[in-house]
Amino acid sequence: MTRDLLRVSDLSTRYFTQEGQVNAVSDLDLRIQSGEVFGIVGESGSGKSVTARSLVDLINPPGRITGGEIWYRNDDLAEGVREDHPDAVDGSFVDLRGIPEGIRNSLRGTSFSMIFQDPESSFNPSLTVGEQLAEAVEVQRRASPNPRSTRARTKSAEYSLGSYALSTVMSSKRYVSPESHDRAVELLEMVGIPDPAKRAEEYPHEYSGGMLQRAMIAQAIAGEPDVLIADEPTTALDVTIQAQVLNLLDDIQAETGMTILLITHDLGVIARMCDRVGVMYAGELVERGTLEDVFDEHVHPYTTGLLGSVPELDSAGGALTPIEGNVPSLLDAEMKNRCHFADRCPKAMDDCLSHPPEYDADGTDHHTARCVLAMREYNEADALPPDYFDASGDTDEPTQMEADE
Ligand SMILES: Nc1ncnc2c1ncn2[C@@H]1O[C@H](COP(=O)(O)OP(=O)(O)OP(=O)(O)O)[C@@H](O)[C@H]1O
Ligand code: NI
Repeated sequence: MTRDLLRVSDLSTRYFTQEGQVNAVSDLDLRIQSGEVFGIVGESGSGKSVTARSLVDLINPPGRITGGEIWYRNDDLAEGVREDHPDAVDGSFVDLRGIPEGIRNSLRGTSFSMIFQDPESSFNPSLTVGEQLAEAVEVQRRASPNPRSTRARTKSAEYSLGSYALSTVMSSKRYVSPESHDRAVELLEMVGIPDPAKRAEEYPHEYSGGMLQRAMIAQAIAGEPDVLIADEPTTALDVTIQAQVLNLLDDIQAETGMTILLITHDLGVIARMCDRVGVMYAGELVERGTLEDVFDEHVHPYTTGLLGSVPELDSAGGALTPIEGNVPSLLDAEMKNRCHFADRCPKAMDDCLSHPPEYDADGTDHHTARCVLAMREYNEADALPPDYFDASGDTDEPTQMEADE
């Protein structure tokens, strides 16, 4: 029996830049079940990281979440905020966008934790790894099940994870209990750092890249979060270490039952790690479902294109080779109200000139696709002429001729 842990609906995040409004994430619906590994895959610039950061409220100006709901199941939290924020509570679910920022922040480390591609960003260079892990442990220890008292611990929660507090200047010396220190060493051992007691006394720069990646995972799980969000956790690592780190995440997941949202551009990693997957394109999830739905029953020609570009799915290193054409810019002024993939799609039809909703697709009842092919067969008679998007000027990038002038 699995239950939803996160229910995201209509989530939109925009960046308001000098060049104009960037629609980084648009009307995103997502359900993540307790204890599963959910993967998000897509080309660079498709909105994967912005999605992840939106979930944990880490969007900085000029960006802003402009709409949607993020419902998170947590009985204690629901109990604690029900009275003051009745509209943000539905049974055991709490809409994270409907509660005060202070309470939301206090969930970091204990409810949500995030690991990034670049582990340096998660550590303060002037504190030992052990101290920083112990601090992350203490945040969890201090965490009260009653969010009414979270105001007091918000500040320490901000310190807890360097990953969230890059710019925060850490106070010089904080009290760390011997228990937390012991737990820090245990965590280092758990993530496979040899001689953990000694390594705990070392500074981040004394760790190799792969070791620091492990230490960052230790830091992220120190607070025993419900959801671990891993944004390209292995991209920067060489293949052997990549496999080790994925194994580690797998083991931790099996041991703790933690829910993982795994972001990657590597379909091999998805195939190896995930229960369900969402394929992202131009700020939208264009197809989602179980691995079987997406790998064997895929509907969206973009998914087909991604899969076609991977020689062997069972092995790691199935990096995407680009599909012909370019990812759209996501600038609002340049986005047309059509299927955003139509200009690259080998099956674009007249129908694709209006923007598709998420349709239910064949397969499990989790399977959806933002593509008319979920509803109808491809018919060549309805195909758009091959030069349609060039001819109509409906392109997202300058043509070669314009660029030459
Ligand atoms: N700070 C920012 N300011 C302006 N635009 C941004 C900012 N951060 C992200 N974006 C835009 O949001 C869109 C989605 O970016 P995002 O980082 O989520 O892509 P991604 O799928 O994670 O790509 P990658 O695989 O390269 O990490 C891009 O068009 C990007 O330019
Ligand atoms: Ni990214």
